[in-house]
Amino acid sequence: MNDLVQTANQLSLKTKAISISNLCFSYGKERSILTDINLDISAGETVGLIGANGAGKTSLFLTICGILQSTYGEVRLFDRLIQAGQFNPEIGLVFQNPDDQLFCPTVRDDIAFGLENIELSPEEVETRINAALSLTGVTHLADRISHQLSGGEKCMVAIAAVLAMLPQVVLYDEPSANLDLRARRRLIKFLQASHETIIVSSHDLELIIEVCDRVVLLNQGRIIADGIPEEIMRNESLMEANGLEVPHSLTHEG
Ligand SMILES: Nc1ncnc2c1ncn2[C@@H]1O[C@H](COP(=O)(O)OP(=O)(O)OP(=O)(O)O)[C@@H](O)[C@H]1O
Repeated sequence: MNDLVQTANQLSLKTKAISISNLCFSYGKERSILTDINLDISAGETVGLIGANGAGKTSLFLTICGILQSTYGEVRLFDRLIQAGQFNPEIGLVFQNPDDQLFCPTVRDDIAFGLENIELSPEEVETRINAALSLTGVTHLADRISHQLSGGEKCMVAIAAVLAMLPQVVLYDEPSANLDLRARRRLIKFLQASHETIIVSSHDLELIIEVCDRVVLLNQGRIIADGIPEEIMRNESLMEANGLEVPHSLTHEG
């Protein structure tokens, strides 16, 4: 068993990984983007975050990991208060667009970037890079130029760069956007086999059904529903009222 898997396994399912209380957020003095969000996620849970365009999924992710400062309320990670601007190694965010995350000359450099910033020894950096490449199935891409990779390859490299930091919680922002069917299937299998606490934001509701054991539905910055994915997504009136459709696999024809 490698270090990445071991770290995740050390956590008990009962531990509260994320605890969000009365969270509100707005960009500047404009309208509220997130309103009174209360959400507890246990270690080891795999949670889907769904909602129409502009519902606030990315803003919630950026607030959870401390990139954005909440205007009210708090986020705790393993009972430690998250403060915006501080480095929070327990949590990793896989950005919606891998190009926002991959900016070094080679894949190996991109994965090394965060590791070198926390001043690990060169040997430890090398070990972590190789473990992350192997876990995400992209060892063969190690010496490629990051910006020349295909969308699916970039996606897995971006995940490798995050996992190399050994986060206990990983936020995936629309990870299947721009993937072809084979790359999407590979991603689903990878997420199913993951051992971290995971939140996956996606418009790909079939992916959420396959990967997540819980789903949170957001509309205009408020949590509208929180429960078992099939039960929530099969509810046609709930889905339609929140700008979504029942996924095909849950319709009578599906
Ligand atoms: N930097 C910003 N400044 C001002 N408003 C913003 C900014 N970023 C996002 N918004 C607004 O915040 C709201 C929520 O956006 P957000 O990207 O969090 O939603 P989302 O659910 O992730 O959407 P999508 O599914 O389209 O990615 C939207 O109305 C958006 O226009």
